[in-house]
Amino acid sequence: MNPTAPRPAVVTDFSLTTGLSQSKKPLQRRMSAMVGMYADQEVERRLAEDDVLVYEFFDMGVPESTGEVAYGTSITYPGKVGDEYFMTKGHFHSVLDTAEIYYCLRGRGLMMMENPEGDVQWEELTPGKAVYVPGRYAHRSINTSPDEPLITFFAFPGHAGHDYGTIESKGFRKIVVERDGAPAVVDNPKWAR
Ligand SMILES: O=P(O)(O)OC[C@H]1O[C@](O)(CO)[C@@H](O)[C@@H]1O
Ligand SMILES: [Fe+2]
Repeated sequence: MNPTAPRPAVVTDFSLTTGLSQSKKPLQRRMSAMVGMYADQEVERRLAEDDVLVYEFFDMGVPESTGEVAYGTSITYPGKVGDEYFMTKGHFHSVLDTAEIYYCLRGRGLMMMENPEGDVQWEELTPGKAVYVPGRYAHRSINTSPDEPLITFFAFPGHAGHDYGTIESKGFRKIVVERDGAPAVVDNPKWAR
């Protein structure tokens, strides 16, 4: 690509109430794409048969290269697998030391983060709150509302890439479950060293 050639601005849209975009097609992840991610595999298998929509997100289509800013909206629907709240798959960035910013537009949830050295952090997501996920930290959005979607706007370096392998094989060290009607962060019984 000739760097001095004119480039069109990227213009997209999304709704603050649904997170959906009119101008882009969403990428959807249904329960069948989440098999093995939740602690209760029996309930997970049953929900995968109905292939419930767990989350969807919009990639606004900027080039995946250095200097670009990839951005979009992500909508995680309310629901639970047993007592574990619906969540995104979660990932490290392939270029590990690249950060990401999430801004909560609607709903209630948690951003779960952990680095390869085992430091674990989580932050509450509520409308108006921005969570900056530092480089080296895997991240996963979790919807803890009983009835509202969790909608975030996100942005990260275009060259970051997604590494799902580690999370698919090991999981996160902590999971978020409902205990006495409230979200609780507990050790992941399936976490593999
Ligand atoms: O990539 P996952 O873990 O399936 O989660 C999807 C979310 O993460 C992102 O990849 C951004 O990190 C978004 O595209 C989307 O919000
Ligand atoms: Fe990311």
